[in-house]
Amino acid sequence: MAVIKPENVEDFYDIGEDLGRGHFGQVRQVCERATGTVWAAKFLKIRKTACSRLGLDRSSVEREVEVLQALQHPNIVILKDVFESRAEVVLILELVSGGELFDFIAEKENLLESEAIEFMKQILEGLGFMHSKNIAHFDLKPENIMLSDKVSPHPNIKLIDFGLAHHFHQGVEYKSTSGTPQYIAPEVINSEPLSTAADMWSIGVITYILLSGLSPFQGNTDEETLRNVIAMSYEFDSRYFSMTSSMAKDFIEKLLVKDPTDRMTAEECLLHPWIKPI
Ligand SMILES: Cc1ccc2c(c1)c1c3c(c(C)cc1n2CCCN)C(=O)NC3=O
Repeated sequence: MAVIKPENVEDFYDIGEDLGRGHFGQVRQVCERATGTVWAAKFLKIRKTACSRLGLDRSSVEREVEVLQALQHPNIVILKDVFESRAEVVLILELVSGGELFDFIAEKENLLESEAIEFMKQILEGLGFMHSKNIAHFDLKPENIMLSDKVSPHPNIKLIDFGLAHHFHQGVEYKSTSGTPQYIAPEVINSEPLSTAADMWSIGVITYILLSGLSPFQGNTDEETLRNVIAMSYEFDSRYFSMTSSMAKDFIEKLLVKDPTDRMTAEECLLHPWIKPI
């Protein structure tokens, strides 16, 4: 059960600059008064009544807290504390100050496959750990893959924003149609029972973008994008993939598979020849 302190976050932290928005909440930098340590604070508005349209159900916040409390891994953001006062829950999270992975890549001329592999390895290590605990992220996308710092030649990847994450329990089906159209798996769109394999589809999309700068299924509207996902209509356009290895394309093809049970798992990805050459 999530441990939520019935205290005011401002009694312990100085609230700093706005860092942007995570899933369903504003994120700000905060400074812990007792230690001077800087953290990220995610502010979640809680629904006042069951029929209120504004804010989140408390149960969905408790789910995010429970998931984060179960996950201690170098490639997953740490949850330090949780406060609740009035109609707001505040998650105190590890500050991942290197910004989003894709901003880091956008600043470079181009990304070598060897650099892409290093990033994918860390993403897969974090995801493999989550999946080993029967937890799926369900919102994997470039905005939720961040770097611990910008200056290191080999920055550390951190997965963030577990607002849509789910902890599977034996024999209990789970369906959801939430997510971001460019990255969601066909079974999400078709409202079929979900599994950790839905994250692996997103990894296939993210790898495709990492290597080409293109989004494989993106259309002019969300509806068009969703139709492209269902139709599995993507290709390796030679104008963008002429320098990409066949191993990299094989890695992507083994993830963008319609049947979730036929997709590579995170563990299988880490053993794929593109990631772990023989
Ligand atoms: C330096 C920086 C800038 C923006 C940040 C964050 C950190 C950040 C963080 C987190 C979340 C959920 C959202 C965050 N955002 C919002 C945008 C995330 N794609 C978080 O959990 N730790 C962060 O540092």
